[in-house]
Amino acid sequence: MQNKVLIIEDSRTALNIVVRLVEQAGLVAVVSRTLTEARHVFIHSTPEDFLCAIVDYNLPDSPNGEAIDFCIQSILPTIVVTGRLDSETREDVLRREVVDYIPKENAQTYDYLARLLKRLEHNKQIGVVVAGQDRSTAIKMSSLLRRHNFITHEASKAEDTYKLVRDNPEIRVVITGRHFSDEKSTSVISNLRVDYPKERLAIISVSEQEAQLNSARFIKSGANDFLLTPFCHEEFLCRITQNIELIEHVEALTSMANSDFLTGLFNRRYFLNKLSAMAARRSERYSLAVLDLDNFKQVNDSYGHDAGDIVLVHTAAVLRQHFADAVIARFGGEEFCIFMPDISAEQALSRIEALRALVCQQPVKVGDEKISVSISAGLLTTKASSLVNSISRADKLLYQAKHAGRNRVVSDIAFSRALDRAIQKTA
Ligand SMILES: Nc1nc2c(ncn2[C@@H]2O[C@H](COP(=O)(O)OP(=O)(O)OP(=O)(O)O)[C@@H](O)[C@H]2O)c(=O)[nH]1
Repeated sequence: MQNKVLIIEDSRTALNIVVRLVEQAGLVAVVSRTLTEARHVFIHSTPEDFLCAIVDYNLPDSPNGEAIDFCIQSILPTIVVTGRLDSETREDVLRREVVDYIPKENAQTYDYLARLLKRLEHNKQIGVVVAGQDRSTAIKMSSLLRRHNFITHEASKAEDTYKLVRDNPEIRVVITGRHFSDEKSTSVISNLRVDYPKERLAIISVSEQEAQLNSARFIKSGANDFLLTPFCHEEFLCRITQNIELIEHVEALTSMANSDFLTGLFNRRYFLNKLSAMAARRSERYSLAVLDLDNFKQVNDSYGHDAGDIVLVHTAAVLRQHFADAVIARFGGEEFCIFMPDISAEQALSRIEALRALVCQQPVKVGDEKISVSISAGLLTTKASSLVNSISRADKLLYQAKHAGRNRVVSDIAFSRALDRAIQKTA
């Protein structure tokens, strides 16, 4: 597991800050104060355990970045921190294959280092396609991306680009050049846009400094951003990161808007949006159950609201585990809804009945207490005219279950069977 960070730093203050940042990122700091010490530590470690190295440019036994060379030769993604702010040092650092260069200037730069560490870990799950670039640009871009742990792909044809994006859902960025062998880059951008909106896939188009006008054309064709060549390596990676962070923010907001904060299940609004069209299709067959924890107020009153929350979270986990093939939502309070597509009435009834039995047989452990709970359910196995009507009919069945004494399932299965018999007769 890549969870270690090799830190080579002789300043006590800087070392304390960096170690704290590494630990806050959930990683393990392996500390050396000199290059000699680092060589010794590294030889006695497993190289695959290291996510990266954070190295001071100027050390007592390596005053001119020799420790950087050691880390790069050891195939460690290397972040350089330095107190030297002159452009000569910056250029000397950046001509090496480092991940990034961070001046020890102020708190902001350390904040940048913290974000960089998180990104290095996170980037391992993000794919980037370098498409339609000339050979040397493609090699340079892929090498920079790999240093930042991205999963890299290359394509010289438009067709290959579409296929890569289609087949690899982890791809979040396509960098398009103007060297596609089969299509113009503006068509590649607009074709990708048909299936992938800007908040799902970032397209960064590359054009030459002298053809700056192209940048506007690319943006109008659907690109998120552009980059002029020749580019400096810092700008390239900053643009990639910025675009990915934007997509991630939108994803986080969408997920928050669609889910219930306590259980992480879908909320009612998203459930209705997601399923209404599907439920309306004539050919679609489904069953729908509305479930409610029995006498839940008593759980809150006897054990406290926090314990009640634990019971709700536990119930959601049980639903997830037993209905992985269904769509589940928390409708509010202690009420849940399960949409089971493509299932027979008999199967739906036996699964909901099994769930009911399981819930009342397994008390929920909360601290030292074991809280007994039960659920009532209304199960609709015949389709109503709309999803909202199905929910309302299942709700009425749930009401009957509560009135009949709770801890039971009431379904329309008798009606469903009669309907099947009538259909068979007329067939
Ligand atoms: N802990 C906790 N309680 C909640 C939450 N949302 C709603 N409740 C509580 O759920 C309880 C629901 O009570 P009632 O509607 O009377 O239903 P009940 O006690 O389950 O009775 P029946 O449904 O008739 O079996 C109320 O006490 C609410 O305060 C929540 O997010 N967390």
